[in-house]
Amino acid sequence: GCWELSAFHCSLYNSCDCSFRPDLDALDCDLARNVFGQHLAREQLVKALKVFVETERPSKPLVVSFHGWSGTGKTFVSSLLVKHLYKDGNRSPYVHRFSPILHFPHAQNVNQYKEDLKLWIQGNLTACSRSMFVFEEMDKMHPGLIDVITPFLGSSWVVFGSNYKKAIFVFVSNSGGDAINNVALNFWRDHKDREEIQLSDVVPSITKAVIADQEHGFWQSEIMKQNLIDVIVPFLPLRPNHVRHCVRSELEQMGLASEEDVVHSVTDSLVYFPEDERVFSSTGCKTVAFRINYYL
Ligand SMILES: Nc1ncnc2c1ncn2[C@@H]1O[C@H](COP(=O)(O)OP(=O)(O)OP(=O)(O)O)[C@@H](O)[C@H]1O
Repeated sequence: GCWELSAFHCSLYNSCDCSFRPDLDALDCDLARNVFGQHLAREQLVKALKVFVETERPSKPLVVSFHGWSGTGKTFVSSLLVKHLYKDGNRSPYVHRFSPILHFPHAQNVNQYKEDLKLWIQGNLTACSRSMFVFEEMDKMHPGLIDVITPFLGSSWVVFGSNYKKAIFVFVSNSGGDAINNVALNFWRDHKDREEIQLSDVVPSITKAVIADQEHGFWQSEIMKQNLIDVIVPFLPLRPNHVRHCVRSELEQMGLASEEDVVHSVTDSLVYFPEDERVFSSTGCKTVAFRINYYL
C-alpha cells in the first residue's frame, strides 16, 4: 500500500497513488515473450505508457482503444497491463472492468446506467487518481451511455482539481477487425513481413469502422468527435504459427510441454480464413485451451 506519510497525505488531498507501481520494462518483456504476433500493440502500449507514467502532471488521462478480431489477445494484454502497473495486479481494487452485458444489460435503463456510471467513475477517481477503467465489448454498449464519462477524459474538467488526469481508460472492441484483417491479408499476399505493418496502415480504417457502426458505444460519441482517444491499438489476426505458440504455452502451463502431436492436432482443428488460403485463425487463440482437452 501507500507509505505511511503519503497515506496521511492522500486522505487529506485525495492524491494518493494507491498501489500504482508501473514496471514498464517487465511489461515490455512480458508482451514480447508471451503475446504472439502483436508487434503494434506492444510498441504502442509501451511507448504511450512510458510517456504517461513519466509525466508528473499529465494534461489529460491516458485513453487507449483496443481493436481486433476475436481471440487475438485484447483481454489478455489488458490483464498484462494491470499486472505490471499495479502492485496487486488483477486483484487491485483500483482497476475496474465494465462489460455491457453484465453491467448495462437493459436498453430501457440507460438513463440510470448513465447516472450510476458517472458517480462510480467520480467516486473511484476521488478514492484513487491512479485508477484504471477497462470497458469491454464497446461494440455492444448502448450508444449514448459512454458520453457521460467524456468530461473525465479531456483536459478541461475542473470539478475535482487535476486528480482525474492520472487515470487510465481502456476501451476494447472487435470494431475495425475486418479492416485490420484485410490489411494483414494484403501484406501476406504481397509476401511482406507482418512486422512491416505500421500504425498508419490500419488506424484510418479502424476509425472509419467505429464511426460507421451504429451499434457501437462510440456511435456519434463526443469521445470520437473531440478526439479523446490517445492511442488506437490494433490487434492483428493470428497465423497458424501463432496458434501453435499458444498451444505450446498452454501445455507448458499444464506441465505437458512435450506433447508435440497435441500441438499439431489442436492447431489443425481450428478454422482458418480465407477458406481457400487458410491464412489466419478465425478465432485467434481463443478456443485453444478448451480444445487441448480433446487431444490429450
Ligand atoms: N496474441 C496472443 N498471444 C498469446 N496468447 C493469446 C493471444 N491471443 C489470444 N491468446 C490466448 O487466447 C486467450 C483468449 O484471448 P483474449 O481473451 O485475449 O482474446 P480477445 O482478443 O479479448 O477476444 P474477444 O474479442 O473475443 O474478447 C487468451 O487468454 C490467451 O491465452
